[in-house]
This record gives sequence, structure tokens and C-alpha cells, in this order.
Amino acid sequence: MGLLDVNQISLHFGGVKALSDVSFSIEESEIFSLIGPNGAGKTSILNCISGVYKPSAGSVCFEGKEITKLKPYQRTALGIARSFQNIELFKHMTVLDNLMLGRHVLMKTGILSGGLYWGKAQREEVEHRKAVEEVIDFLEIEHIRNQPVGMLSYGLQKRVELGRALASEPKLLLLDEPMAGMNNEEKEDMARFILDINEERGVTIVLIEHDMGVVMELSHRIAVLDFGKRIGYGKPEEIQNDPRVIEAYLGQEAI
Ligand SMILES: Nc1ncnc2c1ncn2[C@@H]1O[C@H](COP(=O)(O)OP(=O)(O)OP(=O)(O)O)[C@@H](O)[C@H]1O
Repeated sequence: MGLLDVNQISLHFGGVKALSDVSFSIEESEIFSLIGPNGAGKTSILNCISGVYKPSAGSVCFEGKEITKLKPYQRTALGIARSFQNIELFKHMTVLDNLMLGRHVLMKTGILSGGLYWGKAQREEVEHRKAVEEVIDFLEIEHIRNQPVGMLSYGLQKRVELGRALASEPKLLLLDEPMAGMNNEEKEDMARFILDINEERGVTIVLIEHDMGVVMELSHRIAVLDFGKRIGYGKPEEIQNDPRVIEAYLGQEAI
């Protein structure tokens, strides 16, 4: 049993088989990448893990408990956080406020009880602020903490989105193309943050990324998808030497 077990999941949209009988197991503290051509089913898997999609068959287990039927917010509360392929932040709000929203799932005092127990709510607010300030330090975004997110460069917005996911103190972080659209310097920064999140904060990471240099360098293990099927599974060097993977994906990338 791993931290996350995906057991024989299939996902159909009408006649389209987005996923067919896909299984893998992710160990605690791993960086695990999902790779494959466009439309192979990578984002669909992330959606089945985060609860946006319910698989047509199969199950998803987190820390040994089945979560297949849980709603996305219930999975977030268990410690599963994600970033999106297209940035999904509140653009008119500041960096700080966006990160505070990331803590929402951990807040015990609601608006009503906050009114009734003012002292308790205030203490909780201070604690959340402290945790968010720590994420701001970690991601080196002090200088933009009070700026509206919509004013920031694309690379910084991606970093803030990562920060919002981190603010919920996840055990498992799902990253869907965190480096897409970035220049080389921004990519290097993002790769360093992903490594630090994994090594220093002990967060297990599922990464979807098209840059094979980044994938092979960061990943402990990889699953390769093609037309919704798992065609490769193993350590980076095993994947790089797997004839089926080379034929379906890596060879095509090289061309
Ligand atoms: N909501 C949906 N409705 C219908 N078909 C969908 C839906 N979501 C995904 N699909 C289909 O499922 C298949 C897998 O898509 P998915 O987005 O998971 O692939 P991907 O590997 O993430 O691709 P990319 O690298 O382009 O993001 C595709 O054929 C896609 O068109």
C-alpha cells in the first residue's frame, strides 16, 4: 500500500475512453510524474485523484482509505491539493489574500462562530497569517505580497498558485504542467521550488510535465500513458530505455 493507490481506473466520456484500467501506487515522499502525448489522459487522472471526475470503474485510495466517492473539498481536507493547467486565482485580490484562501480548508471558526467567539477567531487568524507568511518566505515572494495577482508576470502567478496549494499544508500535491509557458529562468526556479517542497517539507508530489529534461531530473518514478492506457511504469532510467515508451512518446519528442 502506498500513500496513494490508483486501482484499475477507467473513465469514459460518451464513446471516448479517456482512461482504461490504469493502476499505479505512489509512495510517501516521492516525486511521481505522469507523462505521455497530448490527450493521453494525464489531466483526467489528476481529476480522478482530486475528485473533479468520478471514474467509471476502479478506485482511488489515499492513506489506505478509499476516497473514490468523496467530493473535492473533502479530499482537500484530507491533505490533497492541486494546481491547475490554467491559473485559477482571484486576479483582483492580493497575493496574501489568495494564500489566505488556500488555508480556508483548515479554518475551524466560521463567520458565525467567529462573531460569537471573537477571541478564538482572532487567535486562529493570527495562526493562519503566520503559516501564510512562512509560505511567502519559502517561495521568495515577499516583495509582491500586497500586489493584486492580475498585475504579476505569468511566472509569478504560477508561483502564487503553488503557494496557495502549499498554504493548505498538503500531504499530496498535484501539479498540472506547473512550468508551461515559462521561460528557462522561471522553469529553473519552479524546478527548485518543487524539489524543496518535496525534500524540505516532505510533501509527496504528482507532476504532469512535458519538458522531459525536467521530468527525468526531478522524478523518482514515472507512469507513461498513451490513449488512456498505462504503457510504462518505473524509474527514469527504466522509462528512458523502454522500447514501447520510446516508440509512443520519447522518440516522437526527440523528432
Ligand atoms: N470533460 C471531458 N469531456 C469529454 N472528453 C474529455 C473531457 N476531459 C477529457 N476528455 C478527453 O479525454 C482524453 C484525455 O484527455 P486529458 O485532458 O486527460 O489528456 P492529457 O494527457 O492531460 O492531455 P494534454 O497533455 O493535452 O493536457 C482526451 O481525448 C480528451 O478529449
